[in-house]
Amino acid sequence: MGLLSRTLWPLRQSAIKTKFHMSTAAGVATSPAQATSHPRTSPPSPSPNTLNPLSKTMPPGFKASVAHLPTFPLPPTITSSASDHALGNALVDAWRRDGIIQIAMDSTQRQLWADAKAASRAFFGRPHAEKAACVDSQSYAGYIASGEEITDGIVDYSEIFTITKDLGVEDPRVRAGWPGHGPCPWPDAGMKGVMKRFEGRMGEEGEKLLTLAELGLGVPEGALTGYTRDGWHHTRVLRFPPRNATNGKGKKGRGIGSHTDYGLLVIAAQDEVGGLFIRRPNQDEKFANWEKSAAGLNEDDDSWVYVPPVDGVHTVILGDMMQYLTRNYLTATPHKVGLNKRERFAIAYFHEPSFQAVLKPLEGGCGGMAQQSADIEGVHYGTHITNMFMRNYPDRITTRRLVAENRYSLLKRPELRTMCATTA
Ligand SMILES: O=C(O)CCC(=O)C(=O)O
Ligand SMILES: [Fe+2]
Repeated sequence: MGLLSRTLWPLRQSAIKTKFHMSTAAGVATSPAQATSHPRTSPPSPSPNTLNPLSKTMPPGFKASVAHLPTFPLPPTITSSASDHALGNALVDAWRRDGIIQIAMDSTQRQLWADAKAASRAFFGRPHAEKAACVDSQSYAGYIASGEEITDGIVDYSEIFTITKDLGVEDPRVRAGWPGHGPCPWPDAGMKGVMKRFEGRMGEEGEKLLTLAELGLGVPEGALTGYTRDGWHHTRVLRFPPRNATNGKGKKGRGIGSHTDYGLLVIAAQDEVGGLFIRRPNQDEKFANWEKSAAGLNEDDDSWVYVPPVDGVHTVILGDMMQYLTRNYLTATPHKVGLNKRERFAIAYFHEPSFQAVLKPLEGGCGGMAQQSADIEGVHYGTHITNMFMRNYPDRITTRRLVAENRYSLLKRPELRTMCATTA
């Protein structure tokens, strides 16, 4: 790492001014507003379908401004070259300003997304009984029916296939009963192959983005990526029904309620239908999802930003652990999904710390950081994510078994809080 990494990182923005060229998003480049040098959001649009061409896919019944985001291409490999530093700075700036970034898919990623979307359609098109059979009593992987997931006490209409680390029953962590550790109940080998390839590539993207974030924050190499060794990465394959075809269990028009996600990064792809809303970073809005659930936060107010679908991009928002590590310099991005006139498909990949990681806030300072401050207890990611699963799926077979077998108490054990330990 060069000189820049020794910058006192909270002051980085004023210390480093580097220009970075971003491409405009495919599909919106011809919009006249795109020509402005810092297009971000347009003001709240009371009648979205008439005022702003980017808002024409916004689900009915929502009031929000519309994001108009730059798209960043990622280089094939990250070094600590000047251009990588500049890109890292630009990404950190964009997250702090917009709460979300767009990165360009290359041709392989486009193909992986097309294959994953086709596999998702095929899976969700199966009879309910076949989908419902895809559950596991030890892992939270598998099928979540529309109306099953709970966010802030209200059911979501999303229909989901969750992929967690796919561990066989012979894995020592599974044998020892670690919460959430178990096999992924795949419906068939075809979906397994497609999703594993998709997830593998997303994992590479996640590591690249964390490395760039380290450069942009001016923290030493490994300050973020050191936590993702054997990361508890997971993926949610999502289908949202059309707003007029729900099962009447939830809140009208709602796909997923307002929430922040749990780890470091959420890298997502959405089809052309539209439904995602986010909140921009706001110093007056205080939340810390690892201390108290931020689900439901300001769900019905007007300060939401609609993220229109853009062909050929992944969006990247930040999770709770990025907020915790950076002491709110980067904040987790609150988001929600509205139901649209047509069904919508999306896939969200979660780039996470190791289940065993105990995270400590990064301390900026010339010459490096004292990352493992002995006096700070830190946040155990495994406990944070287990709390989420238990809260969101209180009636799932996995939660019932976890409670019945008192597996939650294992989370206090040293071997579940020591990275790289794989046996209990
Ligand atoms: O559907 C989307 O675009 C986002 C989904 C989401 O927020 C989630 O799965 O946590
Ligand atoms: Fe989310």
